[in-house]
Amino acid sequence: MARGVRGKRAWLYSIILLHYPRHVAETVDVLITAPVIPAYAHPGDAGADLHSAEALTLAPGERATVATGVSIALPDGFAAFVVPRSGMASKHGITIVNSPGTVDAGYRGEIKVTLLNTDADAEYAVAVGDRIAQLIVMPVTRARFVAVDRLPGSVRGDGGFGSTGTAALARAAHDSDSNTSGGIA
Ligand SMILES: O=c1ccn([C@H]2C[C@H](O)[C@@H](COP(=O)(O)OP(=O)(O)OP(=O)(O)O)O2)c(=O)[nH]1
Repeated sequence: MARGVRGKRAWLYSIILLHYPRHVAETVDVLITAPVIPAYAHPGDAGADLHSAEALTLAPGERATVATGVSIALPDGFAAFVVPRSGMASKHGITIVNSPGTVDAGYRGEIKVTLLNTDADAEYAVAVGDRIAQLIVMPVTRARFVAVDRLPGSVRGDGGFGSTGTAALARAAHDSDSNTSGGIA
């Protein structure tokens, strides 16, 4: 009986997997030397975890540039970005000062992570092997900057830095909903 249920469930999953719309991104070979090879924790994860190669303690408000022992050779046309781990940020206030840190394709040195403890009271201890950041490998376009006298117009124009406010758009959407949802008497 239980086997029948398991069989049905496996059959259902295979149907879902076959039909679930997915885009399988191409992988890229990145040459690496490292004590611990960065790994993606789950299928579909964008970032591979970087581990600390050293032990240290960050006092409240303190920052430190932390060794990972990882060096890579990216193909031309790619860059890697060192970004914080959300759990460390939300639970302990640990972030990366220069996030996202940019690793250039031509860089062969050790990737380091400049951690900052933003917590006002608690220190944060890092042990060797702890996952301290993640590395996102991405294709990057190299721009050809074309100097012009004047830029073409756009809907946004030069509005920026909070020009749309925080609540105004939601309020406008709500007002327009109320105006149209009155129904016909
Ligand atoms: O979080 C980071 C950011 C950068 N790097 C390495 C890889 C990168 O290729 C190199 C230089 O980084 P960046 O160009 O951001 O630093 P810079 O201060 O502009 O230095 P440089 O004058 O060497 O370009 O440092 C890291 O290891 N971790």
